[in-house]
Amino acid sequence: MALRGAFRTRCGLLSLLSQRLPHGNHVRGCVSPFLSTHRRNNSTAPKIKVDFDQTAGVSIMTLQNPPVNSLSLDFLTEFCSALEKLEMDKSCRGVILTSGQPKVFSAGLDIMEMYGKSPERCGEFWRAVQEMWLKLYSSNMVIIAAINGSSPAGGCLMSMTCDYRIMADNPRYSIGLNETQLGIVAPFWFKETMVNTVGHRTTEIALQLGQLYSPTEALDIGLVDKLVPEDQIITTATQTMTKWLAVPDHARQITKSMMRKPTIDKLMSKREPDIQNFVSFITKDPIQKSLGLYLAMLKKRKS
Ligand SMILES: CC/C=C\C/C=C\C/C=C\CCC/C=C/C(=O)SCCNC(=O)CCNC(=O)[C@H](O)C(C)(C)COP(=O)(O)OP(=O)(O)OC[C@H]1O[C@@H](n2cnc3c(N)ncnc32)[C@H](O)[C@@H]1OP(=O)(O)O
Repeated sequence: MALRGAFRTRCGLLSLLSQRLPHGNHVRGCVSPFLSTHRRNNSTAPKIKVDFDQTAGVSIMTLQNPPVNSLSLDFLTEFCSALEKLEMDKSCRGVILTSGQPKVFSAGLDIMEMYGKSPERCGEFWRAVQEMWLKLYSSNMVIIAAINGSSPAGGCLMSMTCDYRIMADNPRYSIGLNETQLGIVAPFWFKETMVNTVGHRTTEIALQLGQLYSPTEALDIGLVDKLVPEDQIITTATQTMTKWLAVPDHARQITKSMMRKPTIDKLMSKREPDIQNFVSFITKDPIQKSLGLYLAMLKKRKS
């Protein structure tokens, strides 16, 4: 992917931005002409498909928000509601998360939700992002990510909330928290989720560079746990799930909670300030311009 190359160059978008962006205050709506025609998925079709195997006690949640499973407010709302239903159904003990879109697990947060939107709408969106993270990270169920495509930023965050990550072994795919490459900053709970996954030093490097890793690199640093050929990803996830479900639920759940509770409690106690911080950051002029340029780059590389 051409974009991956761009992400990895030192003289990339960010240095370009730092040269060009004026300092400014809040923005209300700076939608550039090219974005007004930007194709959006406004379909009312379900964005999540849930296939529940009652005998195994396992659901497969397939993300189907074309074209790239971006995490829009609508998507997040539907996702949280579907996950909550499974959480409350005691017969469901495990969930496999995968994508129904070719080549992409999830493109991360929907950039259009952060671009040219009112502070109120940005706040609503961020609350939904927090909710998704809280529900996934604190789930009592075993959650396995079957990462069958690229998974940047919010897509990587979603994957990291899972208990185990299996990725398709395709060098064209990438995964990582690339926020700084967009001129934005991964908040503390994104950072802590990554620290809890790959350790402090690796996170420090990864976050500052906005590094996207190939599947092999991701396996090397422990960002994913296993690589398999793409056509074996669901069978491998199912076999892995059987192993995890062989452990008594209560013991595994208490252990999971012990590992994750400090990070969860930290966000729970700071939810409102975290929303205010996000809104004030994302609506600033230079940040909006940065997002606009990034969107233009995404669009341009297609032509
Ligand atoms: C003091 C401050 C302290 C703390 C900070 C405070 C607060 C925090 C502030 C901010 C935090 C924000 C955290 C953000 C997290 C995110 O997740 S941001 C999203 C990052 N995502 C990306 O960078 C991915 C971009 N996309 C891609 O790289 C590629 O699209 C892909 C590899 C996923 C897939 O490639 P292709 O299959 O080739 O598909 P296309 O590139 O052609 O895309 C198709 C279509 O979709 C549009 N699109 C792609 N990604 C997104 C997206 N994330 N959101 C919205 N739209 C997206 C793309 O533009 C194409 O559109 P069209 O041209 O077809 O209209």
